[in-house]
Amino acid sequence: MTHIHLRDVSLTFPVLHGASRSLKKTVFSRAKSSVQKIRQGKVGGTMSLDEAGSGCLLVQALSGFNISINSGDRVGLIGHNGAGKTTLLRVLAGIYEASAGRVDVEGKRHALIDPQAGMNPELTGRENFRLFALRLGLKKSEVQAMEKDVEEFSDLGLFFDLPLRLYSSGMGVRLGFALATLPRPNILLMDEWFMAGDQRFQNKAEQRLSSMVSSAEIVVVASHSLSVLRTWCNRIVWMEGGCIKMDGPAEDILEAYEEFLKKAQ
Ligand SMILES: Nc1ncnc2c1ncn2[C@@H]1O[C@H](COP(=O)(O)OP(=O)(O)OP(=O)(O)O)[C@@H](O)[C@H]1O
Repeated sequence: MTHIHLRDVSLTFPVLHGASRSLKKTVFSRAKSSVQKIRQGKVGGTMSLDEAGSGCLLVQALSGFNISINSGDRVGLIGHNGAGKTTLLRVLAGIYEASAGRVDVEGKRHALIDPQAGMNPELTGRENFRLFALRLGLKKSEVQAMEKDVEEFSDLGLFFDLPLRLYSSGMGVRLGFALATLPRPNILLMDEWFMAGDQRFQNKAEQRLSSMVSSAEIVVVASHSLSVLRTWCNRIVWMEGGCIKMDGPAEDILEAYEEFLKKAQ
C-alpha cells in the first residue's frame, strides 16, 4: 500500500570545514543570533558548531520530523525561507539520506524538484528527451509518440534542436516540465519551480499537471503560493526551522498561516 512514514527524521548539513577557520568563527558568531531568529520563525535551519567532533559548522535542516502520509493525501508544505521544505522533498525522493531516524516510503515515486535534473546542457532539447526516454525504458513506438508530445508541449520552436546551454531559464523550465511530467508515479513530489514560466505556459502546465496529480495516490508539494496550495492540496504541513508547526486540513492551516503573516508584517 502506498504510504510515507517518517519517524524522528533529522538531517544536518556540515558546512565550512577547517580551512576556513576565521570565516567559520565569523559565521558562528552570527549563527548564534540566527538561532534566536529561527525561534521566531524567520529564516533558515538551526546552526551550531560541532566543537567536540570535526569542528564543522552544522545546519540542521530537519529536526525530529514525524509524519504519516497515506493514499489520497495531497499535502502542501508551507513555511519561511529555509524551513526545510525542499530538504524534506529530497529526503522523500531518496535524493538525501537522513542523518537520523527512519524513512519508510512505499510506492513508485517521482520528483519534480529540479527543472534541469539529469539534463545535459551540451545536448539539444530533442537529444535530452531521447536520453530521458531511455532512462524510463520506453519502447520505440512510445518514444516517437512522446517526442511529438514533448516538442509540441514545450513549444520551443527551433530551439528544440539547439543545445540546452543556449536556453533562457524559462525555456529550460518548459523543457524540464515537459519531460518531468511524462511518468505516472504513485507518489508525486513537487517543488514550486513547476509553476514558473510565462502566464500562457502556466495555464498549459496546470492542465498537464492536473492529470498527473489526479493519477497519483500521494502528492507532496512545497510552495509559497497560497492559491497554488488551495488548488492542489487537501492537507497542509506548516514547517518552521525543520519541524512541524501545524498539520491539518488545508483551509484551517492556510487561514492560520495567513493570520500569522498579517501579524508578522
Ligand atoms: N545542500 C545544502 N548544504 C548545506 N545547507 C543546506 C543545503 N540544502 C539546504 N541547506 C540548508 O538547510 C536549511 C533548509 O533549506 P531548504 O532548502 O530545505 O528550505 P526551504 O524551506 O525549501 O526554503 P525556501 O522556501 O527558501 O526554498 C537552510 O538553512 C539551508 O541553508
